[in-house]
Amino acid sequence: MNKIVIATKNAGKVREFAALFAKRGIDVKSLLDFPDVPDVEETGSTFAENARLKAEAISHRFGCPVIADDSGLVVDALGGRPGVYSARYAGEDKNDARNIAKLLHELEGVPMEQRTARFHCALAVAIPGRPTAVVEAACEGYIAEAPRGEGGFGYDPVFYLPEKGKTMAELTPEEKNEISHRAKALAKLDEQWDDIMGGEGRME
Ligand SMILES: O=P(O)(O)OP(=O)(O)OP(=O)(O)OC[C@H]1O[C@@H](n2cnc3c(O)ncnc32)[C@H](O)[C@@H]1O
Ligand SMILES: [Mg+2]
Repeated sequence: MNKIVIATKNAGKVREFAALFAKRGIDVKSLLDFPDVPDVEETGSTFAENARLKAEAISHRFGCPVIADDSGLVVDALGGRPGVYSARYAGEDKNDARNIAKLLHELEGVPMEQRTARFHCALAVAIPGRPTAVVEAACEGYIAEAPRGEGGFGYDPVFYLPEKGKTMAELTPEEKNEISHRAKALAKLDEQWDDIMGGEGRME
């Protein structure tokens, strides 16, 4: 089976990529399989820059094609925050529950129609000796007033999808993978896959 390395230690992302790539007949390895690899510093000011930094650093280290995901939550009433700082919004330990608590606190008193937000995902594909490709996609919704649901990860319990009448965390994994920012970005990669890989996508 073909394999691809995803430059992430986020178990939620790994789970979603494993399911999304399984459909494509590709087996996923992540940095959870290589715990000694240190985190790549996310010094960029955009999702695209950070995805590129992570993909190129890990591709350089491993000498093989690597995909990286930089994603986050963009909240209009907060001027776009937490944005690229989503993982560490409430502190360096990247705690989902504390990130959600801080978000709800900052949005206290903001009426529902002004709680518009989107999940954003940038995916970078770095291949030794080739230019890095970056694609981006978003998923629109609202920040709920209280968390609901057990699925997904990160901010999913407070990300409300009006067309579903549910938060992202109330969807099944299959439903999330039909509409998420990550799934949409991966669909864009699919369209460019042959060009990006240039015949080097087949890894053993
Ligand atoms: O950098 P890597 O190792 O990939 O892992 P990370 O958790 O630090 O990932 P990011 O830097 O891309 O930060 C993304 C944060 O945005 C949030 N996020 C991204 N995608 C999400 C999703 O599908 N559902 C809920 N929250 C999400 C979540 O809190 C993540 O911690
Ligand atoms: Mg990160």
